[in-house]
Amino acid sequence: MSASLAILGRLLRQVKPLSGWMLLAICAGLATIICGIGLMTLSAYLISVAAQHPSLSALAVTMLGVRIFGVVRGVVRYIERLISHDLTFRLLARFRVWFYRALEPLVPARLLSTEGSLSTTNYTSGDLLSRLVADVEMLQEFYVRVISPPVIALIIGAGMYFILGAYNVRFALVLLAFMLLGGLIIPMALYWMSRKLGQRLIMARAALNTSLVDSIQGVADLLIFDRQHEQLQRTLQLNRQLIRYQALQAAIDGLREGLDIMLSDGCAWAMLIVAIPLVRTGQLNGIYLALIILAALSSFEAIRPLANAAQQLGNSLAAARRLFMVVDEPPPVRDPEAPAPTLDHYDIQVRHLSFRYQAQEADVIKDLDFQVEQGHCLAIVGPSGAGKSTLANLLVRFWEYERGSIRLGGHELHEFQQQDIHRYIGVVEQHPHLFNGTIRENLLLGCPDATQEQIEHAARQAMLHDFIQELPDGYETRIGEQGVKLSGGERQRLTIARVILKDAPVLILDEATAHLDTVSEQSILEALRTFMRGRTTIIITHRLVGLEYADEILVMRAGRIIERGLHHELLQIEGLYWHLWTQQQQVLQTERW
Ligand SMILES: Nc1ncnc2c1ncn2[C@@H]1O[C@H](COP(=O)(O)OP(=O)(O)OP(=O)(O)O)[C@@H](O)[C@H]1O
Repeated sequence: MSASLAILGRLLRQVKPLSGWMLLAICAGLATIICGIGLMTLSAYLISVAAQHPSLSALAVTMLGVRIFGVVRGVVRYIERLISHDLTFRLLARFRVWFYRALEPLVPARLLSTEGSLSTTNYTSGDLLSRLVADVEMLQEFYVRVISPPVIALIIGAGMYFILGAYNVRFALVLLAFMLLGGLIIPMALYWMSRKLGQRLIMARAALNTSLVDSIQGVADLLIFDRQHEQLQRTLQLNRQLIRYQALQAAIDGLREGLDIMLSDGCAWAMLIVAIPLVRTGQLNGIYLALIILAALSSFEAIRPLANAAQQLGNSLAAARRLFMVVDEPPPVRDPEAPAPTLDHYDIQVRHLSFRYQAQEADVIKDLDFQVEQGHCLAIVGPSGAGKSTLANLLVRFWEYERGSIRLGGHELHEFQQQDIHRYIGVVEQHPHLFNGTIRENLLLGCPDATQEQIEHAARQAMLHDFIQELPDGYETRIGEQGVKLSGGERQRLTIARVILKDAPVLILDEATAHLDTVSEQSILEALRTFMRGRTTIIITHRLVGLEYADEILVMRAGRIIERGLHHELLQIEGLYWHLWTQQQQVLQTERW
């Protein structure tokens, strides 16, 4: 209960900057209902009085009142809808930006992480999409249906209690009883009924989204392994689950609407039962009979949304809980308060660095010690799982290290804001992401202000320019999601060109040429060597190609450096490097054939 109140408090705080608009929406809502009550009561009065055949002039004021209430009601309803929708869309936009901003510092360590990472929760892309779209959308119900109806109901309820009490206190008590039933007891019961359901609905929708995204992303593999039917069945099962919950929700909705009608009609009956004897005994003028009944009936317009509000409250709280869960994840890397030091040289020093992804797991990096002088090139090689990419992730501050030291230009990495590190270091990742846009847009990621000349220069260095020139749309060619319209090698060259364009003083090339054929690999390495000149470079690779030019080679196995030296030195000692190199030479011989 206290957790729900805390979430409610946080949601209300979000609306604070727009509280002026919120107040306006409440006022317009209030005016709509007052006009509704005015219209009904005056109409009832008019009909009752007209039945006594008075002169037309005696009815003129009432008729004018009916007209005014009728017109104004339409206008204020329109204004109320306009303001509340505008407010909702502003809030939704704020929520999406707020949630996305909260996601950024969690990438990639706490998001899209694998089982067993530091994170207590694992989020898949489908699940995140569901939070970002469906859960945020669910919050619109909170602002439209949960906040203003109770305020309006309270004001109308109190007002009607005093007005009807002025005629006879029994009217006021009957109305109060029905309003408490319709505005408090039934909503509480509905909240209790739909509280768990809301949570289950949201989870079921998220599971379905996750499965759909997984199916779409893996469609090629599913077809190749002929497993599309199983995946379809899994997705259908999740869909059935969602439909079951939706049906339950619909049943509760139906119950709510039925109870709504029963209550307002019941209230009218109860009022009649109280009023008729009063009219008979002359304690109430018969003209007011219909007026009182219709006033009570129309005031239910303020009570009716409360049951829906209570139902939506459960859903909104469940959605908000899921959003806050991600937002409250502690970022894996915290930026320092102090401004980042300015650098005049870019050497890297790693001292006694050890790292593990999860406290109870073994170290994947063990007591690493190395140094790369400014402008030098260090190569890190080793079998799969040796910890090479983990080291690269630590260097770009995607993960935090606690044991040992990493210094850039003489300063500990902890002293830098992450965005400064990302400014200093250009990375060709092992699995880079290409956006569903044009070649130019993807290249501009490296330097948004680059001129056409600079773009072409980078593309030439990455041996991509000629290929782009042959495309009908050249640099404006759309490459599809993840660059599907490009070959693996073209994608890799695009990511290399992107980094060249970024022009950072430090370079990390993680398997930068893995998807290229031997001839292209040699030429790109040649071009990269020119680009690397004067830059501090770390090359991470399985393929022992072009490493004769490295100033030092570290051979890693199981998180440790087991050999280090120059290419020819490592060949002489005939250790793991020599072993990997000889094996690779045999493969290269075959490739050449
Ligand atoms: N996010 C993660 N959470 C938990 N363990 C991880 C994570 N990423 C990598 N590991 C583990 O850390 C170890 C080192 O992985 P890493 O990716 O650094 O190796 P690598 O040398 O780069 O391998 P490859 O050459 O195949 O890319 C592996 O045992 C891997 O399972």
